[in-house]
Amino acid sequence: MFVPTLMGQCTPEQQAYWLPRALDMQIIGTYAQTELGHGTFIRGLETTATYDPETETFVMNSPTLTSYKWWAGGLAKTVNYCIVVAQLYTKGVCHGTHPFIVQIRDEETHMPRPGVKVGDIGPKLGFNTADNGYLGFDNYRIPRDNMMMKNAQVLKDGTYVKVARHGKATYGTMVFVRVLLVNEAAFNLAKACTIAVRYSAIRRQCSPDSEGSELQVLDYSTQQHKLFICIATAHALQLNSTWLWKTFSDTLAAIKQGNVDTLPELHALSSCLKALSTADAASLIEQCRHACGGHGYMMSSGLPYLYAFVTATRTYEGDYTILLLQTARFLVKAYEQVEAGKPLTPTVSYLSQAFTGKKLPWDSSPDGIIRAFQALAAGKLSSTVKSLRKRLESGLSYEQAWELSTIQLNGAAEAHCRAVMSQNYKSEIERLTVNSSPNVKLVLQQLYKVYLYYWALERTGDLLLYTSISESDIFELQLRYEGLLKEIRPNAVGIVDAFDLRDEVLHSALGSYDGNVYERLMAEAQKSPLNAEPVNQTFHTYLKPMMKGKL
Ligand SMILES: CCCCCCCC/C=C\CCCCC/C=C/C(=O)SCCNC(=O)CCNC(=O)[C@H](O)C(C)(C)COP(=O)(O)OP(=O)(O)OC[C@H]1O[C@@H](n2cnc3c(N)ncnc32)[C@H](O)[C@@H]1OP(=O)(O)O
Ligand SMILES: Cc1cc2nc3c(=O)[nH]c(=O)nc-3n(C[C@H](O)[C@H](O)[C@H](O)COP(=O)(O)OP(=O)(O)OC[C@H]3O[C@@H](n4cnc5c(N)ncnc54)[C@H](O)[C@@H]3O)c2cc1C
Repeated sequence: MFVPTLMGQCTPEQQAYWLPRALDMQIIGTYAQTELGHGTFIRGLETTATYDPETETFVMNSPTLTSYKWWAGGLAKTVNYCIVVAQLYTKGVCHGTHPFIVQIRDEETHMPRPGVKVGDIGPKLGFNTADNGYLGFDNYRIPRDNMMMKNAQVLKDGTYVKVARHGKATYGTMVFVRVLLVNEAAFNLAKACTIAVRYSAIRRQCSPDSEGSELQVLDYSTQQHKLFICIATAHALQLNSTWLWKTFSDTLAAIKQGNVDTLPELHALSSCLKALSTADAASLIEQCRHACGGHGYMMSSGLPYLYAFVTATRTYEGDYTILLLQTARFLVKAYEQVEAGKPLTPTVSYLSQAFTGKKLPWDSSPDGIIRAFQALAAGKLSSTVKSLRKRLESGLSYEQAWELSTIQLNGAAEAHCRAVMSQNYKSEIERLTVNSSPNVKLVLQQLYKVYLYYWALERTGDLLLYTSISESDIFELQLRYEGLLKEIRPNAVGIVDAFDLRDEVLHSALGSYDGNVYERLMAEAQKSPLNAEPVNQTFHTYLKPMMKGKL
């Protein structure tokens, strides 16, 4: 995040100085925003940067324990520079949070600079090869030029000048990384399903008729139900990530021309897609682990590491709930635009047809299911706005009414995001397979149908509320879904092989291309230090005395 922030928040002159040093790794940096006391609520950060016009420096301070920076990757022992997000004070006025480039260690000795307190935050669920750190300042001075001045400036005499056209321009790096994280979610989920599908083709367990040989576990319907949604989701996330990257690039190009009109939609999209993709990837990676039984619990399967790594993405760069609530703000505004008969931006344009007050007639074709997801999002949004207004009428303030409605708001944002993802998934497959062979087309269509049927069946309660779906429609959809799993089964290993992930990348005894699962598990077991000696020291120290009654 250090380099993207230098790119996004520095003036051209600052970039000319800092970027070559960072890109050549003459300096190593990190992004320290979160504090011990605040992560989500950026406006509540407590680190201060107070401008002193006498010396033309900013004085950095950590006034409380909770103001200590906490979490930045590489901060503890690796980096010597740091982007610090702090409350800017000049001429006695606080202008809110701004980013500063701060040298925290000597470039030669790597010793922390006087006035800098830095250390490691300790072991975590995962990510233990990263030295996430804490950081505090005691009247530590940095030159005025180290304020990142693309979006706001402090002149030599201490005058504050706002440059950016959008109030949240300093949040740009977060939006950028949220966009990247959708791709990261797709990549890691693809790894997990490659491991689990390959292993399920090797693993044999139980024999349905007592005479026959044991079945590959991949032949069981329940195993297919666990795993094929993982493959389909990896595809959905990958295609949505490419689509989101294009939306991001277009918005960036417009901002460079001085047009910030599309930023709110990009923020709403990147927020909900980051939230849903990381949450789906984490829970489906865990599902892949379950699908591998006990061996999935081994570190050598690669799955625990993947899960620990990916589950953090649900939290960092904006927690799941918080980001969905950001999307919900955008949706409520879109709802008000529909009421006022105003035009809507592309990804919410479906709302203009959705508030008919009637249930959408059920249609089980892929396009019909996508329209149903849209009706569901619109219906949830409409109910949420009703609740919000009822609470306002009862005399509550907007903030109180909003807070009480946040469970519903999150539900509406999740439904909207699922509708956007489903729509993009199908249309991108259609666009990309125009010149593909009929067989490739067929397999890719089977997968997006799995995605649509799976989520329709997961949301039958909502569909009953907002569409005309009947009990028999649900029954029919269930049978179609189960049939589809059987159609995909013969190609399942080929489909995950097509992710083209090398063994070195998978790093898994269960998922290697050669399928030598048992040999690899045994070879990994031999690496346990407990196997280095026939009798472990602890036998003599503890077990034997206990067994002889001498403890
Ligand atoms: C280069 C990295 C590559 C990554 C690739 C993956 C490789 C992975 C491997 C390892 C990497 C590990 C890296 C880990 C790095 C982790 C880093 C971090 O976590 S950094 C810290 C991140 N912190 C957050 O994300 C904090 C979340 N909180 C917020 O974003 C905000 O506080 C908020 C919740 C959005 C609220 O902000 P605020 O209170 O200021 O605003 P509001 O009053 O609520 O809203 C006012 C209006 O502003 C709009 N808004 C808010 N944010 C934005 C934005 N970013 N852009 C545009 N508009 C924004 C908001 O919607 C409101 O609009 P209106 O409704 O009023 O119109
Ligand atoms: C592995 C990892 C790496 C990280 N790397 C960095 C880094 O490099 N740099 C950096 O600056 N930070 C980093 N972070 C910090 C990360 O950005 C924060 O953890 C994240 O933004 C969430 O903030 P928090 O931990 O303070 O949670 P909190 O904000 O305290 O949230 C706690 C809970 O309260 C809920 N909550 C909070 N506010 C509200 C609200 N208004 N309405 C409803 N619910 C609410 C949240 O949904 C959550 O469930 C990293 C974190 C991790 C786990």
